[in-house]
Amino acid sequence: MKKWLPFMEHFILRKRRRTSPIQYENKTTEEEESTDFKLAILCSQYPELDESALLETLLACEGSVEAASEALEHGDTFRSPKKRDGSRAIQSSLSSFGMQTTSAGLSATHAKKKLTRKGRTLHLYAPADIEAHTPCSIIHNFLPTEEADALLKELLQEAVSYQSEVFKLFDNVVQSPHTNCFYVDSLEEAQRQKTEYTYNGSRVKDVREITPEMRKVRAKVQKAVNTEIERRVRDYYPEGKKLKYQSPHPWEPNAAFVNCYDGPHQSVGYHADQLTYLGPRAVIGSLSLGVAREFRVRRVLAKDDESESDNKTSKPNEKRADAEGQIAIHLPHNSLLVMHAEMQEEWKHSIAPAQAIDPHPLAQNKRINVTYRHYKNFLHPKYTPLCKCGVSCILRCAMKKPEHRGRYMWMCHTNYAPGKEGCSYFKWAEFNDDGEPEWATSVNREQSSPKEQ
Ligand SMILES: O=C(O)CCC(=O)C(=O)O
Ligand SMILES: [Fe+2]
Repeated sequence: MKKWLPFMEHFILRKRRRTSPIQYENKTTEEEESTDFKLAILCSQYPELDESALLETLLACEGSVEAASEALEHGDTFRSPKKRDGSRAIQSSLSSFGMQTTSAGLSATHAKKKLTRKGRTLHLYAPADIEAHTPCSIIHNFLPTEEADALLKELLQEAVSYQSEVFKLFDNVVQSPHTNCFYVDSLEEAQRQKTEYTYNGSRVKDVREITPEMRKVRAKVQKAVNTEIERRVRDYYPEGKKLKYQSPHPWEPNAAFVNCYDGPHQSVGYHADQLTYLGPRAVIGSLSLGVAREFRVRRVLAKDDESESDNKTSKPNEKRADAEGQIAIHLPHNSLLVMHAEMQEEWKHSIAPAQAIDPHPLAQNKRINVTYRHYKNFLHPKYTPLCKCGVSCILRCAMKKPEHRGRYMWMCHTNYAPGKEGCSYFKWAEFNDDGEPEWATSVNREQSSPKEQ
């Protein structure tokens, strides 16, 4: 098996060789997002090379990952293959952009000013800067020290038996470059997850009951995230109103992925989290423990946004993958990052490989990350559309094509499972303004008054 990339259940990609084009309500559309994806593969294969040099090599090879990979094996990059180390990242601070940070943070108007540039990394540390310039907010020193340490110790123990994910990518079976595990509320729910839910077209084998420390911490995360959501809506969204498709109900985490990054080279590539069981405009609470690492985010541009970018000389694919540069958010031990409702549909995120790390007294080289999520009852696979393979579909949001941007779709994802072929099933997904499909009312009714036996 090749040791490759990053993607967890959520980096859901298109098939490279499609026998028939996807049908969009009798219209055909071309594939989306392939450059990001191909670049991520190359980054995982060549973590020591600079991302923009890899991108140029990919473009010089007309988008063929195999050809680019072959060229790189022979040492041919189309730009000097700089090491990806801290010295190459441009350590910008907001003051270097002439921005003023007030105690109340940067205003939303300020935030509209574009701070990042193609090929550059803007490093943000202060909570006020992070929330003004990314779809995230952060709380440093979130838990009392003893509680953070107790959770870290418990999860380091758990992580001994974590596995990396295995999935199919371009006809290869690949493995994610970090390990993880999925946790739910009870053993009964874990059993349902193993037998009823699908990730990348396969069942998840290792689903565990939430640990005692995770459960304790969850209550605090829930409270903090709901407060952060309210603040985000009030201070950053147009007219102080929630976004279209965002849930008006409280965020109630009932599932969590725990990721373990053992050493500086373990990473997760650029992706958006899968929305299938979270629904549109999902919010995620992400707690970091152990070694501090860089969380990078970058906006996904629709094709029509490109004209606004300053890449007059770039080739079209390059523009999209890297047009606005990226922002690095530093995630120290015991920090809670909230990915707000605009994140998964409009941005991508990653944990970049690091050149060096500062060992943590309890975790040594390891970083543990817990992402608390709210799985929606009405998105249980028994309610969502089935593809022609008979498997429940994946939910995705169209990001690239201006005419479809922001629309949701149900798609077959069996193609991502090793040893399986998918069916290219596609259907637009409809939600009301609160992000609920039409069957949600009856599901909610059924669950609030269960039938007598
Ligand atoms: O480790 C992190 O902070 C991010 C992990 C992540 O992106 C995920 O679990 O989807
Ligand atoms: Fe993610």
